[in-house]
Amino acid sequence: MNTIRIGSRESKLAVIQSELVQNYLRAQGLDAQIITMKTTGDIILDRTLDQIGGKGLFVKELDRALLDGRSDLSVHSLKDLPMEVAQDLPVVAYSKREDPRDVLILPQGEKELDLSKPIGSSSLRRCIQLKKLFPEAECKSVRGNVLTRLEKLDSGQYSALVLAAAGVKRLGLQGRISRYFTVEEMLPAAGQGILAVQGKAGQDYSYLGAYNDRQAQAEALAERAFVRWLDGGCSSPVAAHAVCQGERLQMTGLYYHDLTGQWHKEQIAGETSQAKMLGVELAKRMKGRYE
Ligand SMILES: NCc1[nH]cc(CCC(=O)O)c1CC(=O)O
Repeated sequence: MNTIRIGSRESKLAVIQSELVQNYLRAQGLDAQIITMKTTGDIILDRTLDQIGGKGLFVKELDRALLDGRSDLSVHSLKDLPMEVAQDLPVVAYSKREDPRDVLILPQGEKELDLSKPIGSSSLRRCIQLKKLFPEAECKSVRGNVLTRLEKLDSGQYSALVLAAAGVKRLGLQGRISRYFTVEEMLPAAGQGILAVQGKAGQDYSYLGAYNDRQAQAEALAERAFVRWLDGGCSSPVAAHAVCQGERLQMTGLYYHDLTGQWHKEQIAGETSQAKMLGVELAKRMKGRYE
């Protein structure tokens, strides 16, 4: 078989994530190479994502390479993948899930959270939950990849950052984590910690069969069905976290009501084989409370 070309964003985290897939392929005796690409979302850093067109900006360039046959696979953080994935570019494998929690990071050398400065967080999901944990805290947007955000933190602009444990750990920076939020304290974004391998319809991806993690896949389907049903675009602070144990799947959703700013969480449990349906069911139930 020819070399498998893996399309990746250029950021260090994106490349490390692509290497995880590359290493798997090489361990299968396959030849795999990473091709990095600049994406619009990585280039424009002075505006928020909703101003420039949403999360899709991180994937468009990679999609084009797949469609044009310049790459065979794209590796994405599932959480950055838009809810509506084109039929001709399906997710062909889900990785085992890395730590799904969010973490608090203090500026280098600091020991305590100094709330005279804002906490840096680029997502409304994190901000609304932070408000509950630290009522006095101000939340301020911070853009850029994880390393850029850490530089901004260390230059003194923020009291702390909230980041996904998964990215921080993959970058080998777990030593900088000062607090792990439980998933109850800070419900993660749908798909957080899972990598999605995207391919092109009609190609044979059977070589990824053993890479796909059934548990992560079921969790991903439930969480994404919940968000999709609520039409949670990238700026909407809905959150969902599922835990699959064998035949059982349990999930928690967070629903934010735009008009009032109110939000609440609810849970649902059922059979793993019904993952998608459970996500939709929970979404309907939660939205119904505001109608
Ligand atoms: N939106 C950026 C992004 N996309 C995926 C991760 C981390 C890795 C993951 O969640 O799988 C991050 C960084 C962060 O939110 O701290």
